[in-house]
Amino acid sequence: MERRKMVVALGGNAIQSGDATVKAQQEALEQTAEQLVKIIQSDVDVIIVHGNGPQVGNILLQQKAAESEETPAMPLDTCGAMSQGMIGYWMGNAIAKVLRKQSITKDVVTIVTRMVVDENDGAFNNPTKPIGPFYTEDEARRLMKETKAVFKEDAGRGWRRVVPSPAPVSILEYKVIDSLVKDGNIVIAVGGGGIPVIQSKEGLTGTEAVIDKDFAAQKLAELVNADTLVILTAVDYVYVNFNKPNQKRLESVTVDELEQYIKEQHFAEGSMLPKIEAAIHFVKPNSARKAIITSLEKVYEALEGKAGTLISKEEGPVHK
Ligand SMILES: Nc1ncnc2c1ncn2[C@@H]1O[C@H](COP(=O)(O)OP(=O)(O)O)[C@@H](O)[C@H]1O
Ligand SMILES: NC(=O)OP(=O)(O)O
Repeated sequence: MERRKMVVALGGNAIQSGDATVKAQQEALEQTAEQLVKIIQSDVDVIIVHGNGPQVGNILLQQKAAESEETPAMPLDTCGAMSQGMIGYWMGNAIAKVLRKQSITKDVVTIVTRMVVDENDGAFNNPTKPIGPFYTEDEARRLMKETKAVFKEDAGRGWRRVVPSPAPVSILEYKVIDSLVKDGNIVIAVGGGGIPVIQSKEGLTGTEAVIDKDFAAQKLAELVNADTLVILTAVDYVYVNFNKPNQKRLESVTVDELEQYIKEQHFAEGSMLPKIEAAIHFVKPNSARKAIITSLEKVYEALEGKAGTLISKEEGPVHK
């Protein structure tokens, strides 16, 4: 029988919540690994996709700060590749440590992954993806005057630099990723949404953008024919009327219901909305697929149908 296959997208709080030091990020990832290993033990193949917004923005700033003739600044796509290597290295260490502790004999491997995007994607003329640290409005406006960078307000949390975020088209390494996971390895791939590249007759060219990791995880889940897309973030459930007195959590919800909730503007743009859209795109073409949105702490319960928001094409099971 074909083993179950799951793509897990990890939200920002799995790696960094404020403190950008290597120690703090590695510690956060060790806690993340403790939770992830609970699902790795079960009889499912797991591919892990992570974000990179804070990290890739910081790497870009470091490049500019140290720029000289001898040490030229690297472009954003190359910074994206650096962030994949850095986070994959930390996460691989963290997962391997927990596996060793629990005597689980699996290997964990990180794949530097390129994502093909369309050079005519309208996103190149409308930067929306927040990266790097937060600024006050005054600082952001000053930086916008002094540099060519664009800054926007990020979901009520402060101002951040924004860069183009084109839609994922295809993943160059997906067959390798699939064969590694089929061989029993834990695979970390498509980090930070993948390194954005444009494909032409001449070959591949990196482009200055950061792809949304939830859309990238959805693309990977489709390409490797996964049955489950798990999106982990800071909340246990998706809510309607989020943060209002009449807030209501969604336990099991269909595509039609979610599309209606989108029309009623229940999901914030740039935070929950892309997760909902990724989940819908994944489950809509195939009734056997499901998507789950929940927190890292609840992921094990969610896979047992006891927590989290379960998204299916048609009516799904209710919570046990
Ligand atoms: N309707 C909603 N239901 C639940 N959370 C929501 C909703 N609308 C906005 N959010 C917010 O979206 C956040 C997830 O988005 P974000 O922080 O950008 O994701 P990530 O974990 O990938 O970094 C949640 O932690 C929550 O604060
Ligand atoms: N690439 C990406 O979506 O990163 P974040 O999840 O950190 O924003």
